[in-house]
Amino acid sequence: MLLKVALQLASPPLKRRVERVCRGLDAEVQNLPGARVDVTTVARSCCDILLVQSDCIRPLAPESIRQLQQLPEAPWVVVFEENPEGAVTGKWIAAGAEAVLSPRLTDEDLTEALRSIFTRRRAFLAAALQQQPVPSLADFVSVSPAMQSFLDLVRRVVPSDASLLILGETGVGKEHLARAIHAASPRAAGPWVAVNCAALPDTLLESELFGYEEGAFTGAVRTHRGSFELAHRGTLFLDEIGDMPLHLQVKLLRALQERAIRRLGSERTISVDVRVMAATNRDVVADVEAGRFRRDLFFRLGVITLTVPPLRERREDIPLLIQNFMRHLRPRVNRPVTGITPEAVEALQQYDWPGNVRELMNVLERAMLLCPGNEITLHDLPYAIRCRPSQNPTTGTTSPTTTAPGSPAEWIHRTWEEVRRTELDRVERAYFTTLLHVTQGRVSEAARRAGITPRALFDKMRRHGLRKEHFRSPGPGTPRRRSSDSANPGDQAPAPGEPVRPHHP
Ligand SMILES: Nc1ncnc2c1ncn2[C@@H]1O[C@H](COP(=O)(O)OP(=O)(O)OP(=O)(O)O)[C@@H](O)[C@H]1O
Repeated sequence: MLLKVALQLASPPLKRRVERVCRGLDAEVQNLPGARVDVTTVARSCCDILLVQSDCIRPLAPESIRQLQQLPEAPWVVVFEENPEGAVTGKWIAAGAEAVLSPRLTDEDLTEALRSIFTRRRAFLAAALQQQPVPSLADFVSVSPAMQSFLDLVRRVVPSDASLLILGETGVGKEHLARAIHAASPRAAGPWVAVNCAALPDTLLESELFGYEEGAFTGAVRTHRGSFELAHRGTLFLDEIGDMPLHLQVKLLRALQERAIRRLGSERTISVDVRVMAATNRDVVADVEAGRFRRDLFFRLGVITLTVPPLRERREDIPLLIQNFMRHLRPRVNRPVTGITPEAVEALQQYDWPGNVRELMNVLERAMLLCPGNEITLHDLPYAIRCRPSQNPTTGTTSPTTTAPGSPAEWIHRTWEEVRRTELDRVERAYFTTLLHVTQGRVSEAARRAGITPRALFDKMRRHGLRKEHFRSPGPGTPRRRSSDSANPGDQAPAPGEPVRPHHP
């Protein structure tokens, strides 16, 4: 397994030595610019291990290491410390560093130390991969007619090589479905590469998709293969395709038609054999009509369009999904929760699930963790589900509750944990809505002001259903809101706007 190692070493001789040893140990090395650890730069490097000289990380070491550990790759930090005597080493280890090494180690000792760290990291990554169950079509358990006919169509497209456009509300399982189709398809032995078109700034998205040659632009210090190349003989999943800027849509269409790409800064054409699956929760037909999405690309991508039904349109599947999810969640939760009362199932069936399957899984995981016995009861469900206006499933009519969810008057009906979570959510949403509003949707600027990484901000935006384009227009600029956008329908932000994610697995 190729390890990505980032170096932030101030001393040139040490840098050269470490670089040589790392390459000898089959690691890809990236030298990070700047004299100090900058979480954004480390986040962009997507490294597995950061090798850093102590001078580059002081004085905020514990905080910096904690921030790094929150990155999706959760890179390990190895510190080169001039005087690694007991107390100093202890301080770094307590701050979360994986190891502390002396820069004066001989080449032989340095190689042995790094070999041991790299071996452990590889074992860690392999174990993490094994723990992640590969999504399967069997996960889509269903008795509802809507889902049955949908799954019939899905089974027919599995063996084909046709592009797929997967539509549906947030959290219905579009990416899960795409991965399950890839896993069942003749390309299963090939790579699965996922790119989130909304989570990267335009320029980065282009280089992420098509790669670049050394020197193509400032900072392109080495040739980089793009996602199309990485997905050769496999599947490329383009999530949030509706957010792709128009000029990249043109390039994507060309790549799909010619089955070939050109890296940025290169005239050479590289043939790629890739099945493309794209997904979006936007109304892409409306986007085509409005000129925000190219019609030709829509037809090219949507050779087959799959629209995953929202959970509220297949309530009869909920009991089956509950059983399935509880079985999957049990090892993770590590609690002997084996059942759920009929009243709790009924409440879960009546709820509207704006966050769809993702929200159902979160509610179940939380209930499994918090329930005192071995059975989930109505009491273990969030207030919004337990005490929502009771709805007649046949007429859809509701009877109102006496206290508004989220008001102090109804706090007394909820546990401290519930109030804390929903109120924090509310404040977080209002805060980021306001920041995006004042920065007119400029994510890097908003992230800078918030003191977090752009990736962390994208995670928050996704969680709260905020989209950068809703904040782009100046003037009145109140972003539009979609009813399906919030995972917590009772938690509405009192903010100027209340609307509605990259990774390689
Ligand atoms: N049928 C299923 N069985 C098990 N887990 C599922 C299923 N459907 C979705 N999930 C899980 O629910 C979560 C949300 O699914 P996914 O990310 O595929 O949704 P999505 O529609 O792509 O969401 P978004 O539009 O917000 O990107 C993931 O953790 C996924 O693994």
